[in-house]
Amino acid sequence: MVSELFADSQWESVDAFDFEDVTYHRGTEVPAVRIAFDRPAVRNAFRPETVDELYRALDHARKQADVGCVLLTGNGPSPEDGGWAFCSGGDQSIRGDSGYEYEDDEEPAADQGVGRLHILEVQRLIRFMPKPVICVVPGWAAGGGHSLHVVCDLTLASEAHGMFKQTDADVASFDGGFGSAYLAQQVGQKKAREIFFLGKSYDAHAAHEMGMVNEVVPHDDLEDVALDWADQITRKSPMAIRMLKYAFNMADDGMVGQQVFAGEATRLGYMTDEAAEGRTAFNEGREPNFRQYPWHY
Ligand SMILES: CC(C)(COP(=O)(O)OP(=O)(O)OC[C@H]1O[C@@H](n2cnc3c(N)ncnc32)[C@H](O)[C@@H]1OP(=O)(O)O)[C@@H](O)C(=O)NCCC(=O)NCCSC(=O)CCC(=O)c1ccccc1C(=O)O
Repeated sequence: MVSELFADSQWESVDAFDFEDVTYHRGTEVPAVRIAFDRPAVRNAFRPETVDELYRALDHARKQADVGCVLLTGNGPSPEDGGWAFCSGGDQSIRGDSGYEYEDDEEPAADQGVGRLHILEVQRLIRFMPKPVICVVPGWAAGGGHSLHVVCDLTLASEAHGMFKQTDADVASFDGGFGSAYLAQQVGQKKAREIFFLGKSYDAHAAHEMGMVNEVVPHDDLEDVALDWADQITRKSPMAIRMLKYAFNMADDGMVGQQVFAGEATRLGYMTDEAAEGRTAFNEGREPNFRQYPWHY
């Protein structure tokens, strides 16, 4: 069993990978993928190997031109105590002095002796990928798991088990990027500071009321609703959804946000006759005739 909420008939495994810490499926009917943390016994805490696998799955999903939406979730419940989690952040049991440490036999040669904090690379991948990522929260979103939910485009939470808690300051960690600053855009400065400074636990309804969760749904319906959202999104114009995501990002992402948005504008420009004229004229060794194109207003 992948997860108690997983609907076998809706998904097929993506077999290109041999993952241990995440599962990766592609929709049979809906052009979406489901990527899930698969360490339920530790509330889906991530170790460096988990982050590597998550990055590879997300990057693969990013590059599938026939996939328009990513569901990011956590498998469960825990075989130990039945608890549910999306993700509880960095695995504290393997945290070293300079970051999270690989098991000896899993460590890439180039990383020997150096702890990793590369969940931030995953955050950037979610932020910049040209399709929506929906965080599907069946249980705890804590620490770095809370930050992941914040950076996703949408969050859907289980009414019975969805819980939110920012524990970073309890374990002397701090996400000073999207996990805090972007959270403040969602819930306001006072609330974001409360979430980090007090480290309180919030249920799904409280998280919804403060604006960091889009919808709260019955636990058993969670993945069906998520897939339905993916279905709705992927029926819309890929170009419009991509440009909207980058437009929403741009105001907060500075020059990089402008670069990402402008890159997509350039792609659209390349698709025009006007751009083809520039290329063709160069290749034919003649002056381009741009006078035939209007100055749109
Ligand atoms: C999530 C909890 C609130 C759930 O509580 P509860 O339901 O009572 O379950 P427990 O009994 O506590 O846990 C069950 C079982 O799981 C183990 N476990 C849970 N979380 C972790 C974890 N993070 N690491 C290792 N193990 C974990 C727990 O020990 C139990 O095992 P037993 O063997 O049964 O005892 C609660 O579990 C909790 O608070 N968990 C810890 C949350 C936490 O502090 N996470 C780390 C925050 S720091 C972080 O994530 C850094 C990430 C990062 O890399 C980063 C770096 C720089 C900038 C940004 C980031 C970023 O945040 O992204």
